[in-house]
Amino acid sequence: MIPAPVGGTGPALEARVWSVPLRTRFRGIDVRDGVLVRGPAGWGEFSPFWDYDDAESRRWWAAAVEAAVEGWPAPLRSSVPVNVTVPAVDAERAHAIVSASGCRTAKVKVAEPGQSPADDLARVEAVRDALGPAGAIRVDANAAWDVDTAVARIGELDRVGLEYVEQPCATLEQLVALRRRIDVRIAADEVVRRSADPLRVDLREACDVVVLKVQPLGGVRAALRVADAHGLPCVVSSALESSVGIAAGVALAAALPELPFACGLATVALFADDVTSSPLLPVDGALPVVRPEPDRLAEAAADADTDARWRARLDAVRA
Ligand SMILES: O=C(O)CCC(=O)C1=CC=C[C@@H](O)[C@@H]1C(=O)O
Ligand SMILES: [Mg+2]
Repeated sequence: MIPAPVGGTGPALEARVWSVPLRTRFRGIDVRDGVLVRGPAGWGEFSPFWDYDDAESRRWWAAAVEAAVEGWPAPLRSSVPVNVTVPAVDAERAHAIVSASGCRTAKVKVAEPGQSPADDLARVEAVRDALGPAGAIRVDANAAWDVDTAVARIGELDRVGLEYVEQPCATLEQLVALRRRIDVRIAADEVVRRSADPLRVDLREACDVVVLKVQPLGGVRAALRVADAHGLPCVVSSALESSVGIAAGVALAAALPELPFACGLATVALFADDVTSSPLLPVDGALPVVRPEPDRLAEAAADADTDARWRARLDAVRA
């Protein structure tokens, strides 16, 4: 058991460490792990990636505490449209992933280190083939391109028709310069969630869409404040959480006043297992607004070494 975070006076939170293999390497990892904490309001998730330091991980912890102690604002809708997420796989695999998903929007990873522009184009063309002309395709370059490269690559990829391009370049200044040179919408992800103050980052001229992630922004309420501060259309996306963490993203998407685009919350499909027997997987391109019970924590339990590493991390973040 770990004590509650707020002034040390709240209820004790049970902590359980989970670990699940991924079906496909994603963001350089093959296994996803994290901690679930249980409080009076239910289960919350704390799962910053291992390359995040303690300071950056504090917002992730705040999101877990909100879920476990406070719960989330009331939903305005009962289901949330989602995109299928296509990792940097070959074209054939990309086609199969999209066809099997039932989603009408796909987000395709591009600019993967070690791959070529031709690999990206083949993957995006295969996704268009699988979705048909009515489907929406967005790509995510995870800040890999400089401005000139982004102009060239986006021009090529937009031959299949792009809904938007997520974080094509790293900095705000680059996004502003790029946005003047392309017609495709730009979505801001890392530049918001990894900034020192996501409320105050100056997105004017830099993007058309804001990507909101619950854990990196410090919780559902904190993410709603970010949405309100920028006044731009928002897409809620996952941080590759278990179904317990995804439920927080769904709660955010359900509480946003407007939800004009599909959300990136179908990533449990990338997992080979989950902490629950009712995983948050899309049906007909949407997720229900529910909170799954983690009834498979024993099956998804991390090994002793991983368990100890997470408990040490929790202690450090809460210190
Ligand atoms: O948005 C989606 O379709 C899925 C989520 C997703 O792409 C991500 C989840 C976790 C880490 C990130 O590298 C990545 C992203 O950049 O958006
Ligand atoms: Mg992204």
